[in-house]
Amino acid sequence: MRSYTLIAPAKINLYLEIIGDRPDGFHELAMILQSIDLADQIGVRSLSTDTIRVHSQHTQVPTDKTNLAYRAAELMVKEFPDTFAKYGGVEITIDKHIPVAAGLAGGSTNAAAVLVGIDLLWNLGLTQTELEELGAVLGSDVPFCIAGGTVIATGRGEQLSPLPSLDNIYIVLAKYRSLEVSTAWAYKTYRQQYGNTYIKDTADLVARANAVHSGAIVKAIANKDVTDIAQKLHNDLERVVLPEYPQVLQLRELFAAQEGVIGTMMSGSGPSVFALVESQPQAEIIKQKIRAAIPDEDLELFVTRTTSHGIKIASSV
Ligand SMILES: C[C@](O)(CO)[C@H](O)COP(=O)(O)OP(=O)(O)OC[C@H]1O[C@@H](n2ccc(N)nc2=O)[C@H](O)[C@@H]1O
Ligand SMILES: Nc1ncnc2c1ncn2[C@@H]1O[C@H](COP(=O)(O)OP(=O)(O)OP(=O)(O)O)[C@@H](O)[C@H]1O
Repeated sequence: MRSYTLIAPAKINLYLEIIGDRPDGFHELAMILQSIDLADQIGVRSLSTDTIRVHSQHTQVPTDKTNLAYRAAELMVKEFPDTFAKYGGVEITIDKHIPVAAGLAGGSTNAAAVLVGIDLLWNLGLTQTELEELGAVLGSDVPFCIAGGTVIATGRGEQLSPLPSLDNIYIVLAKYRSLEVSTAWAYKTYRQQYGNTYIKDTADLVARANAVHSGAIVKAIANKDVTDIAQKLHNDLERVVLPEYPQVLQLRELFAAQEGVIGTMMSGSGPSVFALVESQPQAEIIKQKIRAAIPDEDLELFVTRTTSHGIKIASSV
């Protein structure tokens, strides 16, 4: 019986603009999503019984139906009942390295890996588009996680257009282990506070006109101009998360004050904060400085870098 081990990278949002409310309760977005080499390893193998099982070494990762990876397997069973009857159930092992509930698409990338893994296990030969369509049923970030790289995402985040890839930009990433921000809360609060107009007053209008540059950051990416990219980072959800979570605001300010940081932003709905830096040695120094400023063991710090791939096969037996 075959088994696969897949690499499932996290993502950061280089850009997240909320364009408007949608009748389905979601928000119309313009985002730039970027894969990073901080990744989980996902094992998938067939079982002789007709069950789905999930294991993880990480205590914050659920192993029941609330796990997005479990739901991905359930979706494949529902979509391909005959193949399921032929091959049997699936065991999923999640070797978790991506911080949980971090705004880094941890659950989404695990679900994407399970879709790719079951496609391989069951010899389905699904196309990338078919896998992305299945991913969209599970969550807005899942389609991106399949192929990863550097992508413009529109709609609710599932309409994808690839951009030139940005490899090897060094990143320092920080997340308080025990701090979680609900994505649903962040979007709901944004809707309540900014409605469909999103402009509060003249000062707000000027701030937004200066801040929002999806075309400008795309141009910076096309030019592979890292300094320019770093200056054009943007995330509308910071407007609701930073005032509510002082620890996230503190991290943002601390990163911004470090020599060698060329840009810093919260990822997704938070609470992770990342900083783009020029080199790996600089990244290590900045990580040490943040650790010295915040000796709290609850703060997780990583040095990572951008990567151009999504789900990748590590090994098969
Ligand atoms: C914050 C981001 O991670 C940025 O990449 C994504 O926009 C969220 O992606 P996700 O976690 O896969 O989101 P989903 O599981 O689809 O939705 C979680 C919650 O966020 C809200 N949501 C999500 C995406 C979107 N375009 N508008 C929304 O309002 C939904 O109402 C839902 O209550
Ligand atoms: N495979 C999974 N890995 C981690 N958490 C999971 C998984 N499946 C479900 N969860 C649950 O989902 C919640 C959100 O965790 P996750 O790591 O997916 O958040 P996230 O990185 O903020 O996601 P996104 O950026 O897509 O909004 C957690 O509190 C956890 O209980």
